[in-house]
Amino acid sequence: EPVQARGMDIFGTLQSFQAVKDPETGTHYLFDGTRSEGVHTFKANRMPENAFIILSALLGMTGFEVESRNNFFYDPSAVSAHVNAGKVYDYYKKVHGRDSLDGEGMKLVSTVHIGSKWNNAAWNGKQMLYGDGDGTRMISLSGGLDVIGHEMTHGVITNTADINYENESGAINESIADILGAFAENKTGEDLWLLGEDIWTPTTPGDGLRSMSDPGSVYIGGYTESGYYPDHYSKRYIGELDKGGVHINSSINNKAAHLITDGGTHYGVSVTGIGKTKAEKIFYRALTHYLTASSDFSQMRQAAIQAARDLHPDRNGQPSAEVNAVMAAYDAVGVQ
Ligand SMILES: CCC(=O)Oc1c(C)cccc1C(=O)O
Ligand SMILES: [Zn+2]
Repeated sequence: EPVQARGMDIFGTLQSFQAVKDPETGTHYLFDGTRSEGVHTFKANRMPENAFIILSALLGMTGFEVESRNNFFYDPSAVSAHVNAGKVYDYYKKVHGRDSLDGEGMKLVSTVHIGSKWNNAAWNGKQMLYGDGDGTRMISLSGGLDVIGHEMTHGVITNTADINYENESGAINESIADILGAFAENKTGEDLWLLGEDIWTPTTPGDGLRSMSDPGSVYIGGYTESGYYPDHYSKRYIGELDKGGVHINSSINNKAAHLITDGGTHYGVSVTGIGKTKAEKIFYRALTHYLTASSDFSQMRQAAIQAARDLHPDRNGQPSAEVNAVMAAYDAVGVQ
């Protein structure tokens, strides 16, 4: 039956959350039945990540129940994954009126300790998966609420536009995951625009895996001419690596989202921001009403403009401030 359980998350903060207790054995499981069909969090064995990702997608293998004693869970990565999945569930329910990833309350399954020192997180089409990080570049990735928001948004994407995960479409897929993942985390100031800042380089404060407000401030290595993430369409990566640059070119659309929200002048183009509350609804509506599997950057622009027009109609034949912000932001990053 449902019980209130407790455990330490990866930052050493005591968390209280929903679990269930097997009346026969008295064993507790990390299953929260209060959110639709539930939030169920597992741990992997020492199976290599590639095997786990495929077997869990093909056979629905989820790993093992997380052990507990006296209703206390001693696996911080699992506690973080469980609590953060609940938070992102609540974000989609409260802000977008969406019941889980499929809109029909599907169970949210996560598995932690994937692979060995794995500096990755993944959505395998069925569930979320989190590595422990190598301890230097990353720590346990389930500790990043925006990381979990990113993975769960991949799940929303799969159940909506199902955008192809390569080339320009893949970059849009990645960017929507970053945008709604960051908005789900809902931090303020610069941290809102950093991805993975809580689990990235524990000894270096203030940095992150990617930056939406200043993509070019993050070094990515040899992929791009500059070695930094692109903040303009003319600087996009064109090549085979990273499935055609899905984690690289996403920064171009991320920058557009930042400009739409906070405003700013970028390459001489000025944008008047419209705020997070309007921006998140525009991108969610673009994803659920206009984007398709083959959408590219230009179609992302058109989808965002149409979604903005739906939510903020023209007045006396003039575009609203919201539509103007979207158009200017895409102008600023060089996407027509
Ligand atoms: C912000 C979350 C994120 O980018 O997760 C990934 C990581 C850390 C490595 C490789 C792939 C992904 C992903 O989910 O795209
Ligand atoms: Zn991703």
